[in-house]
Amino acid sequence: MKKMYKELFLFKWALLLLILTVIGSVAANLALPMYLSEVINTAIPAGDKVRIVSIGGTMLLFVLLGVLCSVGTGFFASLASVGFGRNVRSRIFRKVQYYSQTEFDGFSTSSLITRTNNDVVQVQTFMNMLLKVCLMAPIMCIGGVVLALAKSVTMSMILIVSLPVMIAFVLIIARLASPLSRKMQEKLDEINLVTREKLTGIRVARAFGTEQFEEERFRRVNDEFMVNTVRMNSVMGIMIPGLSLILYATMVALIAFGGYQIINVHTAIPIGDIIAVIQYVMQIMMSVMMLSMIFVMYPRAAVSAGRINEVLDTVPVVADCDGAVTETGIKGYVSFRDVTFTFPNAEAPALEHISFDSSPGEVTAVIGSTGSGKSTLVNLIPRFYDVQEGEILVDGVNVKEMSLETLRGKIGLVPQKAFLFRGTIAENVGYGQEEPNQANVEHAVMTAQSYDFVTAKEGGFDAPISQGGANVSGGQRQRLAIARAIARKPEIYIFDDSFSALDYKTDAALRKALLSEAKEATVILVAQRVSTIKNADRILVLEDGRCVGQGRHEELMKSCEVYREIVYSQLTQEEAEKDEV
Ligand SMILES: Nc1ncnc2c1ncn2[C@@H]1O[C@H](COP(=O)(O)OP(=O)(O)OP(=O)(O)O)[C@@H](O)[C@H]1O
Repeated sequence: MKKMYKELFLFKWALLLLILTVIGSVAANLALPMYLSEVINTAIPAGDKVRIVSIGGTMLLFVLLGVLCSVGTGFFASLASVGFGRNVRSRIFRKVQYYSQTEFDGFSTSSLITRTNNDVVQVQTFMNMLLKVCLMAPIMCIGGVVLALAKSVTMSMILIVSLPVMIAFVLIIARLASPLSRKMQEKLDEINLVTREKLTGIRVARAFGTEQFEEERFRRVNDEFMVNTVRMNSVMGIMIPGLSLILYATMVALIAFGGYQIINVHTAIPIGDIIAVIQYVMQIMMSVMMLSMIFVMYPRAAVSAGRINEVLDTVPVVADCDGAVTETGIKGYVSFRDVTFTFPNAEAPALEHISFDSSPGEVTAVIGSTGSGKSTLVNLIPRFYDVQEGEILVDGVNVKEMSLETLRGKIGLVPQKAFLFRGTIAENVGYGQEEPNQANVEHAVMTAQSYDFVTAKEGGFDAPISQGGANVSGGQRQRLAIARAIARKPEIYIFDDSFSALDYKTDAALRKALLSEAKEATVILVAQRVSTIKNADRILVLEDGRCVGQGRHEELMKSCEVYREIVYSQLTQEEAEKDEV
């Protein structure tokens, strides 16, 4: 929580003005009972109308001051707390941007969303309450005690009993609420996880008719959240009536004691003072009640703050080293030197002892059965993960020693699952460029064999793309993702099974156009189809994370059993021996 307070103190001006308004509001509230007792004790018994009006007028001014200051307190507390929320959200967003895949795998995406939204709102709401109460309540308590004592020491003694009872009650409630608070955030995480999965996989759920199963899954987490929230609310439900009971019991005791004084004691306290003491005691106890809200809100906010800090304190395992290289003399060279890689928490390596070199103008293809490590191999080049053994060099520099911006600036990646952002086609193709150039975007779209379908769409290049690219076909999405990589004019192209949704004709036309487009770049191509990779300068054949063959098609046909099996499972002998497919 300490770090969160630091973040709040960035709003110095709002906090300073808040302090002034709090002081004004407390002063006004403490002054009123003084004037009230004066009017009851002296002005009314003397029938002094002028004095009654003048004291009444002064009281009215204090009421106005109190109201104005309370409005100011609310405004400045809100300014600081909402600003705090905005800053923390931005910090989380910025931090998560630099997370490597390992951190994403560690936190779930839904948990990151809950932390960015719900957890920040929890802390923000707590801060708002804290700002309004933490300064006001102690001043009110101290001022109230002093003024009550000044009016009547004997009556004020009632506080010695009621205050500790109230404080003990609040502490017990806070203790009960604390574990429930943590659980509530966890349950909310689960609700987000199920909702997110359900919404992204809605087509699959429909196709498999699993709506009921999904509903049951959602109902379970939703019910758990409800049960936990009911428990939490029950605990909180005890608090207000409990505190009110203590408050009213104190008031009854005060009235009884004051009445006894007037009836039985020779030196009775004036009625005005009794009323003033009752008001001060009420103000003191109300302040403690408000402070108790802080105690109750604190555990949940502390849990949320902890969850936020976990995100902010996580150091990405993939980050720039000191003196990271930002310039390289040569361009477009990729080398794997005896690379072995194991996923965090995995038992066996996903890749073992992989070595190859790829130079500008060359196409390196990677083929193998599913799960053989093809995607893992290409994901290591932009450092989505760091290798444990061996090294990967780009332009002769170990990727761990190159700045991530430089490294990733060299790469045009088309991921296995083509993803499009919400926006227009032109915005998607020009994504990541400071000033996308229309001619460049059009050229990239043409190379990616997308020109016809883009221009046929209403709005053409300005046609909207909906969330995740849901309003274009799988093949169109792949081609736009390819166009996005081409528009970047990278030194290294990485296509991770990016042609799988294309028909054979488009696949062949696209590869041909790419060859002339990327003739000075290195192309690394993962594919399942032999026809896509047959003419590559180098083919790596992967099996269970190991490279079981490396060479051109003709060489591998002679030397690699696994490759031959893949080829004959897709092509006839005649097709396999042809130069072009
Ligand atoms: N994030 C991950 N954590 C742990 N293991 C993983 C992770 N991603 C992949 N793997 C495992 O690593 C191995 C290689 O996976 P990879 O995705 O590279 O295979 P692939 O050859 O690209 O498969 P496909 O052709 O089906 O896409 C598989 O056994 C897979 O289960």
